[in-house]
Amino acid sequence: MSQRPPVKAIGVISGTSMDGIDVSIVETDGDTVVRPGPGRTFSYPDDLRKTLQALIAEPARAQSEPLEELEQAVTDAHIDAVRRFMAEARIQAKDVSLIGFHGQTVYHRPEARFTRQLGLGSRVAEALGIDTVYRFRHADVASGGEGAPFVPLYHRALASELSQPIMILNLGGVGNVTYIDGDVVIAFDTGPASALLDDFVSRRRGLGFDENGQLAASGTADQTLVAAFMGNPFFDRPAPKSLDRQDFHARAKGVEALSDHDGAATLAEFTVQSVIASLRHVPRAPQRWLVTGGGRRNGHFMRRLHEELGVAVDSVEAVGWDGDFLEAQAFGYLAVRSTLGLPLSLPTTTGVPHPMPGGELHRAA
Ligand SMILES: Nc1ncnc2c1ncn2[C@@H]1O[C@H](COP(=O)(O)OP(=O)(O)OP(=O)(O)O)[C@@H](O)[C@H]1O
Ligand SMILES: CC(=O)N[C@H]1[C@@H]2OC[C@@H](O2)[C@@H](O)[C@@H]1O[C@H](C)C(=O)O
Repeated sequence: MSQRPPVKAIGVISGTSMDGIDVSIVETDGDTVVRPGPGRTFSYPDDLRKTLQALIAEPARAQSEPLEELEQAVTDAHIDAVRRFMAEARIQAKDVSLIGFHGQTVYHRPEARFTRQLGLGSRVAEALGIDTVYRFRHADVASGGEGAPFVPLYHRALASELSQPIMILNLGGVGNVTYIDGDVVIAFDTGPASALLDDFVSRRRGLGFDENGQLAASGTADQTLVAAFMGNPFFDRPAPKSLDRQDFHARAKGVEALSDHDGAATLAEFTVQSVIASLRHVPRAPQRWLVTGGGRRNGHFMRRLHEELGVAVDSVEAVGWDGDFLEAQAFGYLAVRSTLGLPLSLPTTTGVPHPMPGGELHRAA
């Protein structure tokens, strides 16, 4: 057991879907003690979200433009979100030891040892008067790791009492899994989760996402196209491996010839099959899957996953976790680990050569 007293850390992240800034709080010793608190999601201002969406659709810009003004605006939106969260949850700055500030991923190319999260840690620390850790993924990528996923060590801490092996599946814009069996933690990105479907229903119907997977459920998947998508060598590549949100977009163009219903069904089935393919890279088939992220609200995903896997597939709420805020809490947990010099990632979660500390601390003035 750890001897360090637990502290309170706020975690804040905007995921690849850019559907909002998630803020939560966790009380933790950075090791086995984890007491998650409440969370809230705050939308980006419309113009900022549109600017970011346009940016990630142009990877060359996202990679190399300085983006100073945009980075300040992204940072200020996060500061505002944390302020509102603290006011609404009646949390005082003096009671919070740390902020774990993930920022907004706009470009991720680990093979080029490059990942970019917009966000200025010093600005957050100064504005809120709380020590802030940011740049979580950089040391990992610099040492040859995938730089993602980073939530697995938090999953491990949360799952210590559950029957194992167990699989935690995050269905965000991109999908990722954490396989936990005692000390064995294997994690990797699985493929697209909602990103392709979101963009498809936005183009075809002007929708933000396919509510409960209704459109996908009403269509028929084109199995030839799904098989072609699944022919991507990514799915056979051993773990660890990670993805950029846009990685499958160019190759998924075949759905353009399909109706709205069948196109949505085909993209949803691609997501489902890419999740199933994750079983190629774990030692034993888990008897239970716990699903987190916005995609757990897509009933079509959940139903198809259960049919294909033939084992229990539940939302993480079934074990008392909050699937809207696991990622935010994870970055609070990781911020505490960062200040203690503990690893944030492992050879089996990101492919780093050895357990890797990371993050940069900015002290409040
Ligand atoms: N009611 C719902 N029905 C269907 N899908 C939903 C629903 N609510 C959310 N989603 C899906 O979940 C997505 C958002 O998930 P989440 O917030 O976990 O993503 P993220 O954290 O931004 O992404 P990532 O984990 O890749 O960084 C939405 O874009 C949408 O596709
Ligand atoms: C580079 C980046 O931001 N990756 C995200 C993305 O969204 C889901 C998946 O791809 C995961 O690898 C990661 O996010 C979570 C928070 C993680 O690091 O675990």
